[in-house]
Amino acid sequence: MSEAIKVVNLKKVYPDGTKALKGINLTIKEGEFCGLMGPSGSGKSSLLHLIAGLDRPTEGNVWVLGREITSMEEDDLAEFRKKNIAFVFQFYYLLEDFSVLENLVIIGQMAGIRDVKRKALDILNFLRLEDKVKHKPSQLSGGQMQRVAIGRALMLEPKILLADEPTGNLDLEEGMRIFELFKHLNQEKGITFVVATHNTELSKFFSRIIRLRDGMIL
Ligand SMILES: Nc1ncnc2c1ncn2[C@@H]1O[C@H](COP(=O)(O)OP(=O)(O)OP(=O)(O)O)[C@@H](O)[C@H]1O
Repeated sequence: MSEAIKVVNLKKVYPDGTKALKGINLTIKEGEFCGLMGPSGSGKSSLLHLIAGLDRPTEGNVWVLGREITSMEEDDLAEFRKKNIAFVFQFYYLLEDFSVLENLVIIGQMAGIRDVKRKALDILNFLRLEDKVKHKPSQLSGGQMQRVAIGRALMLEPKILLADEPTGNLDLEEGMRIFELFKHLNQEKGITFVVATHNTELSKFFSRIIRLRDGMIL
């Protein structure tokens, strides 16, 4: 299996002097289902943001699917991210004035993909949201909103899906459903996952757990 993500000597010091990451070395192979665990403030979000190219490191390098992303120009990075990396957050960031279906369609239209409505409906069927396509986000449960957010992420057929506390606002049962969905996507579509969570009850899903403490891997 080839490398999906490689991180070498990654350091992040925020402008206020906080040393969030103190030299991380890490390799994740394609198709892995990795958990990123550690106490609050250990650097999970910082690491995920750097792997996603949403932030720049102070030092060190990140390769995603063989491309070094920390030296990429902003436009190239945005294009690369769009093609390869999806990010799911704790908060769902849905477009409140649009229906569930439109939330997915708009993502596809912005990326210029063809047959966008068909594709959005296929994904919503897959997520078992077929009876919610006309609903607005405010009419959904937390778990359903997170599934819509995941649906938006899937519109661009990512090879890597990074998720930062995706079940942080859900109860355990809903959280389990999200993790079952991730596992299914991992196995059926071969998407590589890195998921930060505090929830030890969900850790059984992971094929590998990366533990962070105080900006370092244990
Ligand atoms: N923008 C920022 N400016 C300054 N310090 C920051 C910033 N973002 C994060 N930090 C600090 O960096 C450290 C790591 O934070 P990070 O959010 O990566 O940890 P985390 O493990 O994801 O925590 P949590 O589980 O609470 O989300 C913490 O000390 C945090 O306060």
